[in-house]
Amino acid sequence: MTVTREQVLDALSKIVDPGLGQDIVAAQMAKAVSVSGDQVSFVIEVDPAKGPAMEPLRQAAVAAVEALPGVAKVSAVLTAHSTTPSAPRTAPKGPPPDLNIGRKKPAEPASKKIPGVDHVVAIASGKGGVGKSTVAANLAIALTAMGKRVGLLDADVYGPSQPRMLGISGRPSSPDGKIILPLRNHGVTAMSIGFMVPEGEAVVWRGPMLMGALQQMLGQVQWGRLDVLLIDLPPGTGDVQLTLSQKAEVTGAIIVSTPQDIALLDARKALDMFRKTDVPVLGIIENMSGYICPNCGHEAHIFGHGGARAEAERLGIPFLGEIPLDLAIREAGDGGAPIVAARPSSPQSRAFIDAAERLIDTGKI
Ligand SMILES: Nc1ncnc2c1ncn2[C@@H]1O[C@H](COP(=O)(O)OP(=O)(O)OP(=O)(O)O)[C@@H](O)[C@H]1O
Repeated sequence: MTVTREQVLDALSKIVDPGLGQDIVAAQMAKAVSVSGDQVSFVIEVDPAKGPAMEPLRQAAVAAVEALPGVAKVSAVLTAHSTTPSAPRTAPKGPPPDLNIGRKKPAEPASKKIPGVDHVVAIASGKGGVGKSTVAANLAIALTAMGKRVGLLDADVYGPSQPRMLGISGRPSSPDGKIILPLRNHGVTAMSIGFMVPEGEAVVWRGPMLMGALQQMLGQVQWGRLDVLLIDLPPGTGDVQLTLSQKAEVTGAIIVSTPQDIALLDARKALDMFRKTDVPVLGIIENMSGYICPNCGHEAHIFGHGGARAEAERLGIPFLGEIPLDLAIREAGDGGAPIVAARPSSPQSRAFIDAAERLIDTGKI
């Protein structure tokens, strides 16, 4: 016997928030209810001020749904619905986002265009740890410095690193419980799944929840007017990449790879996936391209060199540039002020700025 969404909602309507004296369905706290076979997922939007005190409510909701016939697995998370964003660590640079457009309803399901956003560019990699988030953050800041209005959506649901890289903590607010107001630092308007879950807490996402979270971030975040929205994707070629190409109008993708053959092999898979989903590849960036010794200035090609450029040439895709493996890049990114924000005139920043300029030169954004 298969459980229906209505049965799940019915079970959830028996769970009463003692603070409100209302059940969580009537109070519109139970959201994104999704049934996939014998698996059920949903989120419970709570006042973050109440924080962990709401955990028993979540457990009661899970138990109520688990008790339904035909349900094997239930996943439920608590999300915040209303807080004040924390103050950015540095003053925003670049033109502020125009937040007026969010008065409109979120995009109609038929439209894949994100309201107010001219171009969506996915930053992808075939394998993890190649520096995709570092490239995304620095490219975003470099584009901002060139006068573009830039947003960055951290869709790396398995390991969101943009809150740390952009130096943003705190939670986005949602004045009406529907739209989500993104946060902002270094001139970049940002949203991350990492803002929604406590730092350091592992989140086990099941398929439907993952899709729900991405769709929520695409449809409910009030980006304002943006020239370009960069999307920091999880590594690989999984569900998130597919959902993105199905749910949003994507201008193109940038593939980040290190020079090793193995990374390039995975990068090829990513390229292939974008091709199959009709998302144009705007270019390839080679990260950790060479290591310049801070003491003697000698350049060593620890992971090899030039592989991504050769691959780009072979496939007729723009090569956007090489980013060196450099301690300052790591320290800046991991410290909350990416190198292009922290030391904009350094040679390391130049590499990112050159890549941003080449991206603009493609004429696609
Ligand atoms: N060019 C670079 N020089 C030095 N360190 C770098 C460079 N690029 C990235 N790093 C460091 O490598 C680590 C991984 O980078 P990052 O998080 O950007 O990779 P990722 O591909 O997004 O990883 P994940 O697959 O986990 O999402 C970070 O500590 C980052 O600071």
